[in-house]
Order: sequence, then C-alpha cells, then structure tokens
Amino acid sequence: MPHAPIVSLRDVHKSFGSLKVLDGVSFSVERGEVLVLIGRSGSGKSTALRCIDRFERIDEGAIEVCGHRVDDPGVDLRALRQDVGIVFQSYNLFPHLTIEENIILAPCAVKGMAKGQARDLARQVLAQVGLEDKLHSYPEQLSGGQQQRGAIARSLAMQPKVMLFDEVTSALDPELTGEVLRVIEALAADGMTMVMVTHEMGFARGIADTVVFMHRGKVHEAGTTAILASPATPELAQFVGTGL
Ligand SMILES: Nc1ncnc2c1ncn2[C@@H]1O[C@H](COP(=O)(O)OP(=O)(O)OP(=O)(O)O)[C@@H](O)[C@H]1O
Repeated sequence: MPHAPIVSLRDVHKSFGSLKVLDGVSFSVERGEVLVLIGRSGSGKSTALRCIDRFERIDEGAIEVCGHRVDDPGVDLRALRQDVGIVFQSYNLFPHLTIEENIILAPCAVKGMAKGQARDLARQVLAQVGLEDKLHSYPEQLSGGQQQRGAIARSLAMQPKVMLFDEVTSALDPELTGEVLRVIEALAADGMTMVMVTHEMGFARGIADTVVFMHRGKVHEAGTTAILASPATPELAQFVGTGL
C-alpha cells in the first residue's frame, strides 16, 4: 500500500468575508520532512498553517493530517490535536502555572497520564530544549527565548506526529532568536515532521526540505531550497532579494 503523506492540502480555498486568503492551495509533507512556508505579509501563510490544525475551517478543498480528514465537519478534533503540535509567535504558556505545570497539563487532562509519569516526561522534554533548570519557574521569570523553548517542550510532551511553527521567533530580539532556532534544528535532525512559517530566510535555507512560496493566496513556487537561489518567478526573486 502506498504511504500517505503526514499532511496534505488539496485545492484549499478560504475567505474571510469578501477577502480570498487561500485560493486553491495544495502541498504535502512526508514523514520526517521539513516544509517551510514563506511569502510576504498577508499572503496567507499563517492561515494555511492554522487550517492544518482546524483553527480555521476551510471553504473548499481537502486537508488530511495523520489520517484525519480535517475538512470533514465530524473530524475528531481531540484526536487530531493529539497528533499535531502547534507553537505560535507568542502567548503560548499559561502565566499562572510553572513550566512543569504548563507541560503536564495536557498529558494528564487529555491523555489521562498519571502525574508522576507526566513529571518525568516534563523533565525529558525540558532537557530536549535545554531548560531542565526551569522546571519550577513561572513564564514571566524566563526570557522570551526561554518561554518559546518552554512552549515547544509543552507541545513535545503530547508526542505529536507533526509540529507546526508559526513565526515563533518574530517577537524575539535577535540574540534570543538563535537559541529557539537551534532547538527547532535539533528536532528536525531527530526526524520530526514540521511545517513552519518563518521570515528567517537563512534558517529556511538551512533546514527546509521543501520551500513553499505563497503569493496572493496561491502557491506561487515550490521546490527544494534551490528555488531560493534561482527563483523561477519575478515575485520570488523580489521576495528573496528584499528578504521581506
Ligand atoms: N480571522 C481573520 N479574519 C479576517 N481576516 C483575516 C483573519 N485572519 C487573517 N486575515 C487576513 O487574511 C490575510 C492573510 O493573513 P495571514 O495571517 O494568513 O497572512 P501571512 O502570510 O501569514 O502574513 P504575516 O506574514 O503578516 O503573518 C490578511 O489580509 C489578514 O488580514
């Protein structure tokens, strides 16, 4: 039997009122692959990412994620979200909970994991992001970069099959960006399947198996990172040239 991609979008359309944001978007992500979405502000990257986890519902087309038909109104959202981890630009951690409490919340509540086991898991995922010593800290006691690493750890604790990253370094100072990107690089090297929206072009070049350049709600160009070095369209050439 041919294997199915972990994520596939086929001819996805999505509008907000009269604004068409996704206009026939298709792409797919294989197991262990890193797909990077790039494009100008407003081109539809975040919306495409949010549709994968059904934070947004699509108007037309098909999305399949880890065997879940996301466009099916009856999709089991709980099962879908156990398979998909998502980290946003900000507001990821609950401020009134310690890092450990943040991390064990979902494994205990959603998966019914015993607290002791969840605490062991918290230590393990915090070690993965280099935050073992922050177990009992509150988010406000951490730098922005540490908070994002904590948010990544919290997602990892659910042992997702695919991770989605939406401009996770955009709110960070440049010196804190690197530490978060290194954690993501390590996850990719470990074989985690990922879809990420990023404006960090150097990082995209280094990590992406597939680059999808979105323009006006469409996949304008897609391919390996070679498309960044020799774009086929003036729009990508201009985007790469300006880095915007
Ligand atoms: N919930 C919403 N309601 C109405 N319009 C929205 C909503 N979410 C996004 N939009 C609009 O859809 C368009 C695409 O937004 P989206 O966030 O997907 O773009 P993007 O490529 O990720 O941009 P950026 O790089 O600035 O994040 C924008 O014009 C945005 O204002």
